[in-house]
Amino acid sequence: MTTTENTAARTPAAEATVLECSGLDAGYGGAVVCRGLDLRVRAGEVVALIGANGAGKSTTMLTVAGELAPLGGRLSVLGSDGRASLASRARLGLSYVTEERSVIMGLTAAENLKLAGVRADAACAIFPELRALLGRPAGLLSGGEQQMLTLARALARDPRLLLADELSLGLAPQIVSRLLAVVREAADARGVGVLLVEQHVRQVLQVADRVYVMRRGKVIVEGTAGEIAADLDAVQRAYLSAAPGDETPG
Ligand SMILES: Nc1ncnc2c1ncn2[C@@H]1O[C@H](COP(=O)(O)OP(=O)(O)OP(=O)(O)O)[C@@H](O)[C@H]1O
Repeated sequence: MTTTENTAARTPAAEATVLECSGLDAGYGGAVVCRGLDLRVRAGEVVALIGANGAGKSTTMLTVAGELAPLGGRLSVLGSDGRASLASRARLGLSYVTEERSVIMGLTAAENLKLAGVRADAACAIFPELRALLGRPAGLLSGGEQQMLTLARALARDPRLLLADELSLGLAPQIVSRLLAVVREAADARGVGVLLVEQHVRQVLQVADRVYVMRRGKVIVEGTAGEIAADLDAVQRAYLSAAPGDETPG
């Protein structure tokens, strides 16, 4: 684990970089919230972004996704520069999933997949649990089932880069593990590069290769998941359990 920017990744250097930013500033309406971010995700790598509430994780994800324009520095997503829109990044192979249940509740699971141009078989190959639920309105699925549908829909499109922002917010630990295991499998079997924001730190450390810890809009610690896990109590005390109001970016 290191507080500098030179942590060696576990993945071979030869693997393609699907996301890279250096000195990236991000924020809203010209006001910088995240400053000088250096991040990298390679194909087949699962990278976790963790930090206390308000540390800047979602702002970072929105910027990488193309929903917020970068305010400075350099950003490359699947070879496109930081000005490309979410739609054009999606065409290059970006999938972005969030904690919001993005399914249409009045349509069945099958109809939700069809609307997205995803074959039900492809989605069920990722989550076999969905097979029995295809005819059910998405609004009648549990929260965990809705997120399985969301994740299956995203992964069935064969993305090269998956951004997942608190996919498992509010879900039971067993479902969190199931969702994270599928994310890991997508990285291993299909070479998807993954950047994950996750509050379930212990669980995410079991599937991640590397971790960036954010505080007050900056990456202040980075390391392999093993390094962070070995020092987790200290990391949690120092960076993940800030007192309310302590996370105002500075
Ligand atoms: N639309 C916005 N306009 C202005 N400031 C915002 C906006 N959204 C978030 N912020 C501010 O940016 C900072 C970082 O917020 P962000 O949501 O990125 O943090 P986070 O680490 O994702 O937190 P959480 O874990 O609570 O979701 C916070 O101070 C927040 O108040």
